[in-house]
Amino acid sequence: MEAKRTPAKALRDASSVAGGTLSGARLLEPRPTLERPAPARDPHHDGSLERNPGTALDLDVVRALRVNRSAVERRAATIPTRRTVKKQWQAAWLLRAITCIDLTTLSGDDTPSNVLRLCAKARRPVRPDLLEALGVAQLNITVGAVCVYHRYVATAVEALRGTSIPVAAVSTGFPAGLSPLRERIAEIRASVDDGATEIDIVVTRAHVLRGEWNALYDEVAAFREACGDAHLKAILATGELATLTNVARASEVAMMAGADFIKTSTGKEPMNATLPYGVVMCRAIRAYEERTGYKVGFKPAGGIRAAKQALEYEYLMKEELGDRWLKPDLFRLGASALLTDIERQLEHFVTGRYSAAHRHPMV
Ligand SMILES: O=C[C@H](O)COP(=O)(O)O
Repeated sequence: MEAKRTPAKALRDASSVAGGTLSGARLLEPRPTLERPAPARDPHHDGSLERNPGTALDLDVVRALRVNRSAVERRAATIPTRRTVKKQWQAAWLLRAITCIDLTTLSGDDTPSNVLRLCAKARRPVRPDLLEALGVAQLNITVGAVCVYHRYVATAVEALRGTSIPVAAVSTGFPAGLSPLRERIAEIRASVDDGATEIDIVVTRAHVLRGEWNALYDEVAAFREACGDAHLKAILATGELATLTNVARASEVAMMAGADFIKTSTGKEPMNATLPYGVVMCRAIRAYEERTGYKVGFKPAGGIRAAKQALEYEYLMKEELGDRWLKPDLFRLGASALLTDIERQLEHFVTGRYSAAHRHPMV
């Protein structure tokens, strides 16, 4: 076997998963065209983030946003085709994707047992023999977070004690977000009290559909205040917002109100994460950073089940926002079943054979 195909080479390529850059990405041609300016909000000069505090609501900026759907769809269609990564580079990108997964269970039949099994998987997302063969066993790769309903926050926090894996709670009357505001705010506070350090809120879609930007801003700002030190991910439910212009405007308002992340979907809408939504939201994030200096994260979620989709979202981040957005503090993949396919692909890389999905159970 030629040297470049050995697991030892994969070790060197993938070893940057726990550190800064994705080595596999560095070797890709062509180099990304987007040159990022020096971060304006980098107080420690080490790439660590200063949290987005939000800004005043600027309705001129919001109303000026317009999205050309066909241009976005053309751009989105190029993302899977312009760049491919193979072999050890693909393994490195997939390992990177694992570190960005919000490993999720949001089912009506969730129980403490399946949440505990999910947390065990979060701690050890890939079979140890595969990590050994890839030469990355010492990296202690984990997922980005575990995401559950409020009821299971305390269970997950206890199960993940001793790790650095955060627990995220879906909150504010997930998925519809139609319960009274005081109840939605109380739900956030209860999840924070139970140990959630990330809160995935849902916005009132009617505010977006009716152009009630003040109401949307006030709602997200109230949620942000209730979060305290916990990071707020604003789920826009893009599949229910009717137009890409609405997606762009809702993204902008959520960031102005202090969202740390903007997230596409609950996983319960008929249309969940798509690359066109991703293009629109990433461009909103880029414009917000250019205007304010603050970096906001992106979380596509819902229906992301194939390793190939995870790679496409990584290409999107790299091309639209740059390498800094390939780390878990700025990029998450919200997914309940994606890890199964990623582990299968890694096994294929190691053994040359595909195993059945049931050999990589999630819970
Ligand atoms: O936020 C995460 C989503 O709810 C997960 O959706 P999924 O079950 O389609 O992967």
